[in-house]
Amino acid sequence: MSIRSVNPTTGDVFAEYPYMDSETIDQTLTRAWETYESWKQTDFDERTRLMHKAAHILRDRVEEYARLMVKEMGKPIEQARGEVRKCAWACEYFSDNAREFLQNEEMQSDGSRAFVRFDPLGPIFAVMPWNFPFWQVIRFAAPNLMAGNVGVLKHSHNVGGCAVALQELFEEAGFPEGAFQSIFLSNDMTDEVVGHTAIRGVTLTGSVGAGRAVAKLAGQNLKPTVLELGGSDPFIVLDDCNLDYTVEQAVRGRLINNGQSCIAAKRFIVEEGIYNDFVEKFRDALAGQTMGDPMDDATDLGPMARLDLRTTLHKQVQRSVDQGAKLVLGGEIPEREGFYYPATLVTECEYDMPVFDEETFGPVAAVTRVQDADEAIDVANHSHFGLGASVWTSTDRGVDLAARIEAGHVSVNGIVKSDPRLPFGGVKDSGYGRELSHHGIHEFVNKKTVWVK
Ligand SMILES: O=CCCC(=O)O
Repeated sequence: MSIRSVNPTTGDVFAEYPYMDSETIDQTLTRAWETYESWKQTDFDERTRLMHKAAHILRDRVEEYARLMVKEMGKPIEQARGEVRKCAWACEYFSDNAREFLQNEEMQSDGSRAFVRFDPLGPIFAVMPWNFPFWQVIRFAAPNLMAGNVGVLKHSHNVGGCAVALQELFEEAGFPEGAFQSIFLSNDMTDEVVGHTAIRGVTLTGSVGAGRAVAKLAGQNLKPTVLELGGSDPFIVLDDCNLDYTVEQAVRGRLINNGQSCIAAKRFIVEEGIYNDFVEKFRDALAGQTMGDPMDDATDLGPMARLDLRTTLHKQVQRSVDQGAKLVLGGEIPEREGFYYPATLVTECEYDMPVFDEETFGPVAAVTRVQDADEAIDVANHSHFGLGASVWTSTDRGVDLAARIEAGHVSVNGIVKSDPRLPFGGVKDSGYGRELSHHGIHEFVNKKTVWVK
């Protein structure tokens, strides 16, 4: 049994990685624990030095890592390069700031002194997705290694090459063997890993179903979890927005990563007065995007990462049209090799339609018409997800409306994007806990109170 890398541009299988057996997994986790015992005692100078080295390697190998990602999951090459650079930035950010984020916090009490220490917890098990195969891993690994934890990665089945490259990256940077390890295993062996005594925390980025399953296991084993699950981000367009800029950003926000981002804009909620103009311009702008080989710099939209994902997306569109949505652009599987799906626009979308209710993980924009800002907020919040949201209007009005939107992140006149300096995570079925910033580094530490008489 093994996992396979399939090039989504051609459908060709080009690499296989065998599953590890139970004994190998146990040895890997035991090594993680043993490494943790010494790694937790290293000082910040040493951790900083190694994490800077990792950043340096990333910057040096932008092209190599970018091409690997494109080959395994099909994102446009320039976006892949940007992802590698962002990883380097996150490594630098946490190496430069972890010491301050984790310094003791002095507290008032009845003792002569009381303070909180932020001690590491141990090996953290990370279950990560294929859509940002480097970034999703680095944003877990950089803060956790800086905090004194070590990492064990179960990467998604279609990005085995990235999993191997990430382990090698940390080894080459000089981190001790066992500080960051990739494991290959079937989904049912995940139970064994979560329950293993060496594992002290679990972080998962993935689907709601995977999040529930892993959180249940972790709960049974009393291990803390961070869950970053799906999203169906609203993109709220109000009459007073700057229309041309908003349309330009709507295209960017929807098509980023071939539409396969948890924080991509998915539901476009548009006020009556600007609705027709927005839809017309949005359709034209989407139609002008170039679909093609993701290795080509001129490509805006590459293939979807897997055949089954394209099938699911296409069915979501078809079922929504059957329920009364209007197909304005795209919506047909092109006759070419690879898992391509065109930029697709559906309007007149309503509650209960798949493109409104479910996460659409691909280049499909669903538009809903509303009478005013109040209705826009109701429609935006009518979702079991709550990851990101954006609102396009005057600045002050946008900031006021942000308070009423149920999401972990609201952008005013900008698309939702992650940033090492800002907390990232969701509410409702989008999960809990935060990654990035000082909030992220505090998720897997023992906030230990020390009281002195
Ligand atoms: O897919 C979700 C993560 C996207 C990001 O961090 O930019």
